[in-house]
Amino acid sequence: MASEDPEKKTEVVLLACGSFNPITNMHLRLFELARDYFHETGKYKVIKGIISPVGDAYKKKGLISAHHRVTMAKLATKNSDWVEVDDWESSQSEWLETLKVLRYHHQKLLSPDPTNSTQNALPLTKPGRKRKQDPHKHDPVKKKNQSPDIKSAPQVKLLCGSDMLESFRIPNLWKLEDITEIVENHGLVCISRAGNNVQKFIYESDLLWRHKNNIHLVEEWITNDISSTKIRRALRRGQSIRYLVPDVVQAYIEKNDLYSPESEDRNAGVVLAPLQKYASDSKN
Ligand SMILES: Nc1ncnc2c1ncn2[C@@H]1O[C@H](COP(=O)(O)OP(=O)(O)OP(=O)(O)O)[C@@H](O)[C@H]1O
Ligand SMILES: NC(=O)c1ccc[n+]([C@@H]2O[C@H](COP(=O)(O)O)[C@@H](O)[C@H]2O)c1
Ligand SMILES: [Zn+2]
Repeated sequence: MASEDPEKKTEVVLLACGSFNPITNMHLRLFELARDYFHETGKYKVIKGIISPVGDAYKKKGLISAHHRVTMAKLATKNSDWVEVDDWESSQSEWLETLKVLRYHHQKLLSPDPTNSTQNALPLTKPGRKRKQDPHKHDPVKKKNQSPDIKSAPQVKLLCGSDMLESFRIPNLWKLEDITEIVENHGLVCISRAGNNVQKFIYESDLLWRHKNNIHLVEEWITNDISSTKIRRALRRGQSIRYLVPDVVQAYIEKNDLYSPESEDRNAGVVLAPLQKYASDSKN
């Protein structure tokens, strides 16, 4: 079978979920670091990167409108020939679990059908493979002229920083079955970030340890702890953010006067959507 030939490369799509409030140079670097890592293994071919800004219903403090966050991400990636922005997640009226976003993008790769929705974003049975019960639609991934050294179905892997991985242990933030499906069926690529000790975190979790082959840890040697929080803070203080975000993003922020003490107060006192959802679930 083709997929067992070790000479053939597995195609990978990298999906980064987050607030991107605003997008920074470090968010863009995550993709470059992850792609280099996969290509250096000789086993994978990264075919695409997707940035999926979270919707407004996430209710994170200081989260400005998805419209602006998506626009900035699009401006930031306009010179990239492989990273793109997808606004499907942010255009949903309710907050969506990251697993559903992964499923959606995986299914979209298999059948780019505009009616594709969260309802049919069903789980996979094996990593990167189509569910057995899927209707046998035309599979656009297997292009006629596809290189013979490529394995068939691409995998959609979640690209994140180590703080996101460590957030798995925050009570009522992630469902165990979601984490399981993410690491079992999709896979994670985690870029080191100051202050996090991901290896220890994986060691201490039986679930993550079991799936450690599907959790790719990438060490960022040229450390740069840019964060959106620090960008917003600098803006509130009238300080320069030049060279921390793309020039086009800086210009857009200035033109639209996006970040202020008032914008930082958005959703103040509101419970984050996943916490709201799972805390009420656990009461039922
Ligand atoms: N400097 C960084 N190093 C590694 N990962 C990062 C870095 N900045 C952001 N990320 C990752 O990018 C993804 C999106 O993050 P997010 O939009 O929360 O950005 P952020 O800079 O962490 O913003 P905030 O400060 O508002 O939390 C997350 O997986 C996060 O871990
Ligand atoms: N249970 C879940 O699926 C879950 C929980 C918390 C955050 N998330 C996602 O992780 C990302 C976190 O972004 P921030 O670090 O900006 O809060 C967002 O895309 C959010 O939707 C997912
Ligand atoms: Zn963050």
